[in-house]
Amino acid sequence: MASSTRVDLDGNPIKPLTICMIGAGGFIGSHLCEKLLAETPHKILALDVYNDKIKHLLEPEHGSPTLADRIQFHRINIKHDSRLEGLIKMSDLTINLAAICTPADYNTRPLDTIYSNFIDALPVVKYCSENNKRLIHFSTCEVYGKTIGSFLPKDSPLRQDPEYYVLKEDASPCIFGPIEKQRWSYACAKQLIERLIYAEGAENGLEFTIVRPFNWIGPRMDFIPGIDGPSEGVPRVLACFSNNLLRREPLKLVDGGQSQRTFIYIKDAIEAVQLMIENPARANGHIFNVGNPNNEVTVKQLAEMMTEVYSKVSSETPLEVPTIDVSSKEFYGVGYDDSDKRIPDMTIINKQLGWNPKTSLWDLLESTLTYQHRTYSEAVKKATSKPASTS
Ligand SMILES: NC(=O)c1ccc[n+]([C@@H]2O[C@H](COP(=O)([O-])OP(=O)(O)OC[C@H]3O[C@@H](n4cnc5c(N)ncnc54)[C@H](O)[C@@H]3O)[C@@H](O)[C@H]2O)c1
Ligand SMILES: O=C(O)[C@H]1O[C@H](OP(=O)(O)OP(=O)(O)OC[C@H]2O[C@@H](n3ccc(=O)[nH]c3=O)[C@H](O)[C@@H]2O)[C@H](O)[C@@H](O)[C@@H]1O
Repeated sequence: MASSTRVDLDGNPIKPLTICMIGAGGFIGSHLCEKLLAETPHKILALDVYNDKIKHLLEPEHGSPTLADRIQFHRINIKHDSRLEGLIKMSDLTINLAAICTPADYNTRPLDTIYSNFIDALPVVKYCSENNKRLIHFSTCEVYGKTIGSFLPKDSPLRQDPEYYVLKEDASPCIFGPIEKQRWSYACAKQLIERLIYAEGAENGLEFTIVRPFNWIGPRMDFIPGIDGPSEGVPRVLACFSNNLLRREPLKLVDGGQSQRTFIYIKDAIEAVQLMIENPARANGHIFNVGNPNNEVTVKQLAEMMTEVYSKVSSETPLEVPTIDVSSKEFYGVGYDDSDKRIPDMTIINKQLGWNPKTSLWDLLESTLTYQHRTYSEAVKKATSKPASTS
């Protein structure tokens, strides 16, 4: 619980902060708000266009009135709202989470993707810099793009050498595909905003921290199509596979599911963010990978593990044919491309913040799929048992 004797990693008392959290109503924002309200005395100005995922924190009758006192929701679209600068000025720290960040949008809505991840973030950086306010900006592991190893011959032994695939904040290059592969519109916009923030730090003294999340997953991630999101929408892989499992459909493996990812439990990752918030002297000026290098799987292996875990938590027998292959063109459309492999180097975050992830992939899937089953299975059953609409 919040207490006045809380100290940072260097033993100094932590002052209560006012935090302007942009995109607080999303997946990461909702977990960050929960954690900060429960374990710190900080106040949150929560900015978003939606608040469904933080409703339970905003309504005192569902939680403690003292928690709700420390969070204030502002329904603001940062694209065009003159209140933004005032809210940043009122705060000690701004955390920017707002973004379009679902791969299905990158090649189909590249303009919206670039505007959201670069243009709309510009005023936030500018207001922080001009008003001498600290900024924690959410970038992405996608700024690394593809690994160097992916360009080597398939049978090259160098592909096994970590030098060719481990992703390091201060050493790895950013390798994107050609412009016609619009998948990279997101990564490229995020890279440019990182460079701009870094330059504001170098030239104008902006105090910043950049976070590069590596596939954070857990409850409240994205939406289940047709239940709490559009029927035709394509969320990120956790929600796609959860949706398939809930509907007893085979899980779709894009181009055979050979890409590799490291997944980290949202609750582990949020601990790293809390350390950044409360240890500015150790976090300012740094770019941090936040991921779990021990949880690497191919997407195919993820599908198999999710099928097994879901069967355990729902007591339903898996389908005889649990997965099917689909082409990326069929699934995402023209212009899709993919990161081959994503292993975060942990040296910098370890040295600066002493942080390490804890939760295994099996355990995080067990708690997440228990949540998905509890939250959605009845609604999915109802939706699928309705006769098809005749209108
Ligand atoms: N979840 C991950 O593993 C992951 C990985 C890499 C990067 N990130 C980055 O972290 C950030 C948060 O990701 P998330 O997974 O919570 O996504 P999310 O989509 O759940 O949350 C983003 C939130 O920002 C809000 N938002 C978007 N545009 C806005 C605008 N113009 N004005 C106000 N609010 C706006 C959305 O309504 C949403 O609630 C993003 O910047 C994303 O690129 C996340
Ligand atoms: O989470 C991250 O760290 C970053 O990566 C994600 O990108 P990606 O991992 O490619 O997105 P997912 O939708 O989670 O897909 C992971 C893999 O699963 C595959 N996939 C996805 C959905 C599906 O139904 N089937 C399937 O095989 C994709 O092709 C991809 O290879 C998103 O770009 C961002 O949320 C974020 O910046």
